[in-house]
Amino acid sequence: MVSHPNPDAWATLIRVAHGGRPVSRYTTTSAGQVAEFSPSESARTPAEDLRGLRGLGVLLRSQRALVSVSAACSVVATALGLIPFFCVAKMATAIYEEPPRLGDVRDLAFVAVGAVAARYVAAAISSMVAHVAAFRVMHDLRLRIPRKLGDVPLSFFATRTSGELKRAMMDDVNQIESFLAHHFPDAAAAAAVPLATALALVAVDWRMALASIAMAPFAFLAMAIAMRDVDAANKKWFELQDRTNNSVLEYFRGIHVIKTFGLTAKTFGDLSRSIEDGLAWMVDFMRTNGRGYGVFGALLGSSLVVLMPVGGWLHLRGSLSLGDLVLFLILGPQLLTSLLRLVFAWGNVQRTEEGNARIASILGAPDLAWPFREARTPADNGIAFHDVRFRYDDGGQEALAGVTFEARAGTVTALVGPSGAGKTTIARLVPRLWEPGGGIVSIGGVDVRELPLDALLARIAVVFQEVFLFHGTVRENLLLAKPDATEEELARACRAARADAFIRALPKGYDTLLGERGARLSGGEKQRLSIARALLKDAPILILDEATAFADAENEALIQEALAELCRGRTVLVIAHRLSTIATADRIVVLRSGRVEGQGTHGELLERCELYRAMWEGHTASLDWSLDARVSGPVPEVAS
Ligand SMILES: Nc1ncnc2c1ncn2[C@@H]1O[C@H](COP(=O)(O)OP(=O)(O)OP(=O)(O)O)[C@@H](O)[C@H]1O
Repeated sequence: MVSHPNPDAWATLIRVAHGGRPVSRYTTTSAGQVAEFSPSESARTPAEDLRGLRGLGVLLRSQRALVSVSAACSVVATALGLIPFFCVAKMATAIYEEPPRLGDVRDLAFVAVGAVAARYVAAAISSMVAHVAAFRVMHDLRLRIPRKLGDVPLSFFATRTSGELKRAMMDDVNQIESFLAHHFPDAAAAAAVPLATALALVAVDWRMALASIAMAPFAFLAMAIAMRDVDAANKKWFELQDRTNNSVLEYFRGIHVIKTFGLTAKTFGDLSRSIEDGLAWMVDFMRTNGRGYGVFGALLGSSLVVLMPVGGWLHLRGSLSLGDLVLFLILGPQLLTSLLRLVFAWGNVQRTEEGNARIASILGAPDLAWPFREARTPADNGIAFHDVRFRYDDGGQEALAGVTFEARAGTVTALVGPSGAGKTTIARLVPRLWEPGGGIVSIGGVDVRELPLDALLARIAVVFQEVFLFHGTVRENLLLAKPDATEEELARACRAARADAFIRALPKGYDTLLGERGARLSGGEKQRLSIARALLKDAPILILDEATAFADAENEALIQEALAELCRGRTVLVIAHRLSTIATADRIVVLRSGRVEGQGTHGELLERCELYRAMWEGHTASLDWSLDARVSGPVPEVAS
């Protein structure tokens, strides 16, 4: 059986971030570290198909009224824009008549000026209304996407890079906004006006109307040739965009490594390659498709080449009045120019389709399954794994190969074993960050899949080894765990976590900014802050990635005190990296290659588990070694 695969704790953090609250600021995250799970929003927005033109319709639906007003104003504005051409044509014939009808010319001039003014008013209303609709759609999507990312299983992220997701969330949504605000009114007018103009011209003289569009078939043939491979080219372009996005993110994430190795953006692997490939694509595209577009535009703009001789000939034969000839010479070219706008509008619709499809694939992804109809209530907060199997990749090696153990309620259970034994994987299956491929993970006798996700996550606090702090104040970072916590509760949690003193010593205390552009905390301080967050959440189950491995002695002592406080009265599952800290655990589960090698107390395991005995001997030997190193006198000076 295949389990859900992959990646980092990105989604965990998003899940934590929105935790039933507006997603306004804590949504863009990088690799994750601390997660105190909060109940997620219970109302799920149903996923809809946003692909193709239909998808655009769905996006516009919520703003139907505004969009209709905008489209109508745009059509009116474009139609008003044609009136001056009519007026000029009529003025020309009025001037050349004997005697000239100067009164008519003046009236027509007034009508033309009035039409131009009315056109700008209608266009301004159309644009303003379209912008409001576009911003509303953008706002809605920017909230729905991160919310959705918090609801999908982590396996969702296995097949998508963070660059791709960033692109959907930012670029694709921007593109939809830009389409609605700028191109949609144009598209509506571009579709309506050529039709109206064509009908008007046919009513005046069908022969000249045909002459007006005589160049269109040649123009569209040129366009069809230019568009031959455009789908493949577009696909390649979007792939290049994803690659560049990913590389830029990688570049920023690994900037310290890049600097220490003296790399630059130009020499940093795929970043420079993807940018150069993008340039090459553009040159190639312009060479192969650009010419076709040029010919298309030129042909559409050259209808006078047909109109002049045909019109002149008909006029000389006496079957076309001078007034109608002038009208066609002025309005005929407008017909094809507005067709050109229609083509551009169609191109814009197509461009949004790609992005819409990407957004649809996110919004349409299945949420974490909840396969049982009725929620059951766990008897207590004990955790049990029964013959649990799990693999990250289809066909890959099993990370857990039939793991069975129990972490009784209110006790401390430690997971130990060599690197890659499956300890972290076990910790990830409890809050359903991944789903097992076989077996059952249960809490209080209830399969975790039978618990609504909100209820499950409300029971669990996780402290990862690496701590992630969001850009925000200390207080905001703490309140993630419990948004309605009082000042007293905050201070109490921080005191218990041995964090209160250092927080108060920060320039603005609890209001000091943290994160990328805020104050820098030491590893130990971050740890204690994350413990305070977990304390604030006050969840009965605690999953702890033992966190003191890299702390200095003073910090380690403080962290141990804070942890002792945190563990009190809870069911604790601790991933132990150093055996000395877990020798007193109620139960120790020894893992090797995804299998349980032994379980029991420290004393029992020393007696009967060979792997544990070997690990313990290794551990005590390393202590002796460091002690020896310290007592064996000063280090001899190295001769220079
Ligand atoms: N996101 C992932 N994608 C694919 N494979 C993974 C992933 N995370 C872990 N693995 C693999 O699963 C196996 C178990 O890893 P796990 O992290 O659970 O081990 P661990 O005992 O916690 O190791 P350590 O003590 O080094 O953290 C390893 O073979 C590891 O390479």
